[in-house]
Amino acid sequence: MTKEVEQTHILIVDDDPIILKVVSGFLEKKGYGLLRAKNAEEALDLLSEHEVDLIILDHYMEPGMTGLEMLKALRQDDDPVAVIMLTGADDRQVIIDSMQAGAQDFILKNSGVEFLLKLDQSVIRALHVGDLERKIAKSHQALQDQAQFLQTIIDAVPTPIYYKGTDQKILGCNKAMADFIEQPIYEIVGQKIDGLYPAEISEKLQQHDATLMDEGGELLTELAVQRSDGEHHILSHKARYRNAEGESGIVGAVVDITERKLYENELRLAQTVFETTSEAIIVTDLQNGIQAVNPSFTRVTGYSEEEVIGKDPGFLSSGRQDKEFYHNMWMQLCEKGRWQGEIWNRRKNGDLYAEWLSISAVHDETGKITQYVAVFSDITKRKKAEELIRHQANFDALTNLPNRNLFLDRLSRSMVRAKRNGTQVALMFLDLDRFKSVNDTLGHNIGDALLQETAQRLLGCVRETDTVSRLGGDEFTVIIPDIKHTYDIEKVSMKVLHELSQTFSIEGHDIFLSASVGITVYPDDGVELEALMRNADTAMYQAKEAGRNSFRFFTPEMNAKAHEQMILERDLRQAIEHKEFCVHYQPVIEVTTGQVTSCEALVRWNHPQKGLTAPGYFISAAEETGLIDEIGTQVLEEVCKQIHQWKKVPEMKAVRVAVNLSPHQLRNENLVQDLQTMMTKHGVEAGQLSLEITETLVMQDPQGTAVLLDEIRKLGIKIYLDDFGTGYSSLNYLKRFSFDVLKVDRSFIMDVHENEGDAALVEAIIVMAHKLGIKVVAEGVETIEQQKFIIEQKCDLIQGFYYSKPLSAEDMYDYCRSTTA
Ligand SMILES: Nc1nc2c(ncn2[C@@H]2O[C@H](COP(=O)(O)O[C@H]3[C@@H](O)[C@H](n4cnc5c(=O)[nH]c(N)nc54)O[C@@H]3COP(=O)(O)O)[C@@H](O)[C@H]2O)c(=O)[nH]1
Repeated sequence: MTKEVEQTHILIVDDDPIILKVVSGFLEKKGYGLLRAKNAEEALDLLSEHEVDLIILDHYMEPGMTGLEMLKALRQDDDPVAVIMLTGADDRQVIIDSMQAGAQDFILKNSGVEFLLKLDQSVIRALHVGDLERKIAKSHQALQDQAQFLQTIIDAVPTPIYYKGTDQKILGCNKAMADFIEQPIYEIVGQKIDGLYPAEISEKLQQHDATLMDEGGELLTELAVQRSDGEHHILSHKARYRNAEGESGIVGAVVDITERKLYENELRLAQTVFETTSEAIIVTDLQNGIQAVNPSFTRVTGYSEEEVIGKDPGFLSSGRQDKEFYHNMWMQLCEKGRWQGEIWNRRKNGDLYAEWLSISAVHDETGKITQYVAVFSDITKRKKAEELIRHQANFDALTNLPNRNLFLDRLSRSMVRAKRNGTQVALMFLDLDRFKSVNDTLGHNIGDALLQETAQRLLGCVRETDTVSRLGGDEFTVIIPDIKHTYDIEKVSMKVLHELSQTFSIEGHDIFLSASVGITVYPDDGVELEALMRNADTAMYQAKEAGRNSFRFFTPEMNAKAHEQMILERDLRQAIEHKEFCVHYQPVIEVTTGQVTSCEALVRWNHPQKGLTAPGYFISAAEETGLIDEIGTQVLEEVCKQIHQWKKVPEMKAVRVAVNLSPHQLRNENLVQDLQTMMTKHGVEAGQLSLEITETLVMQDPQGTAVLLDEIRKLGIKIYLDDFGTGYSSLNYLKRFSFDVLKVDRSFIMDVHENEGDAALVEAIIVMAHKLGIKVVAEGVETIEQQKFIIEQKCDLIQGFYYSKPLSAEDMYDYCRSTTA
């Protein structure tokens, strides 16, 4: 027996004690170490304590586990021990079952001595086979362990990895590959990987593999594959390998570049936007050094990228924003990571431009700020357009003064401030006296220039904190905030009046103006804006009535006067309805004969409470309300009736009657027709009726008036030019309109004795009129001196209190009778 055999241990398991004894004895003699068990349970206990090389196992044992069951249990536990199965009979099925369960040999135990000989050979064979299998199992185990180790390594790699054999079937892959392919490893193994792709990709891959197998090396391919969560972009890395037997295979790795692709796309998109956007972009580092600018930046600022890289964007600053502005900007950027607003910067060429700027902080994954991105657009044009619109909405186009809108805004703001500070605000309403005459007579261009000059003079009279506005026409306002003493307002008013009374020299014309100023004070006169406006307006009219070129403060009495105006209008309407108007006549004396050759018809109102009222009380209200048309018609009707009456009286039949025509009446389209109807109705003949119109009225529409006057003249009506000298009529017009009579205004006659200028003027007017073939009436002659002067000047006609005040029709008759007698 060899040493090796002595070391061999055999476990005999049989419930038959005789077999157990015989077999043990036989084998002991052979030098084997023996263990004995009479059933499977005993045997398993022994096995858990001893190393055994061979088990001789009775197939059939009772009670408990059979030998076959014990063998299966051993093999299930991967125990590679050699087993000889003893069977009681030549049962083929038992032999097959035993061999399939992992027995190395079997032997029939009922064959006597032959059994022992066979047992000897069977033991030797089984031990040999068992040993061999153990070695194989061992090396197989080692290989398995190695494979397991390698699998663990490649499973730890996050990149999908696989390897294929010569037949291109997958031999193995890692977990990442299984996850990527979305199949378990055992299903992937044995497949051709190309089967996982659509046909066209698969074909390409097969070609790649074939090339790789032939030529070796590595291959890198970019592919798009479809997965349950959508399309993925991959980079397929492949390389050829050779195993120990020299067979070729392919090892491959798949890199999922979907995110990288997306990122690249986003980057490309961002780059395109950066390059092509119309908005300028600046990227700065944390030290505010410029890292990048886009082409729009260059377009807006004029600076190239090379010129600005590394610089602080502050070099663009225009200086319009102060330190505090930038401090607040950075504070907000630090707190909120974002700032946006409007800012003025300077281009390379020095021009200022407005930009709408948005600055955002760029953070890394940890939230730390890494850069700043500033995006801005040039809004200069928009700003200028907005500014223009705002200017047009708030400023008067002619004078560039604040208009009504801005005036109202400034006034209400001043009132709020005054309320807060306990101060006062003065509001001045200013109207240019006789501006309309200038405008009408010298033309709108001169009128416009006059308003512009007025605006400048007004601005020169006030402080910067005061607001001069133009509400329209010749209406100006001045807001004087923070008033302490009434005297301050007086000073400004006097200054304004003084400035505006200075000669305006415009396009060769010396123009003399004056103004009427109404003043109201917040909060004394009113706390509502509308009330203040009303008050100032009322005060201004008060000033006008007081003789112009003056100022008046608003008082409650002025308010009462405004109320009176309302009542007046109401009463005038009633007066028209009740025919309360009558006509008085003022004689006009012919100088050469001393006879009454004509008279002026002057309306009077038989007021139910006030009695006989002169036109000064109501005529301007009638003009403003348009009621003058109706009153004028009643006067004309009355005058025509009177002419008809006087035609029958010898002393009166040669007396012409002149009627005042208001601007309103002159605009009546039916005027000529109405006059003709009235004349025909009352039998008024040519030469018996005259119309008096004022210079201002003529100059409003010289062209139209000339045509109209010609029409009227064709009816046999003479035209008088009233109030001559008070307006701005050009001498040229005098000739062109061929007035029949010119009436020199009372204001010139009044002072002919004290004022040489007036005397010279009256003299000149008379000479000039005569040269043009126009007769002259001197109005308002009250004294003998005036009468004498007028007669000396060879004036044709005289009208005035010196001869007679306006008289009723009866008194006029008496007057005429007495003078002709
Ligand atoms: N559209 C119409 N206007 C009319 C009509 N009637 C009058 N009027 C206008 O009213 C103005 C004032 O008229 P009245 O108060 O009647 O004054 C006239 C004369 O009384 C006054 N006058 C005449 N002589 C003297 C004088 O020596 N001294 C003095 N202090 N006043 C005098 O002058 C007025 C007439 O002036 P005029 O018209 O310029 O000739 C009046 O001026 C009209 O504008 C009417 O029916 N329609």
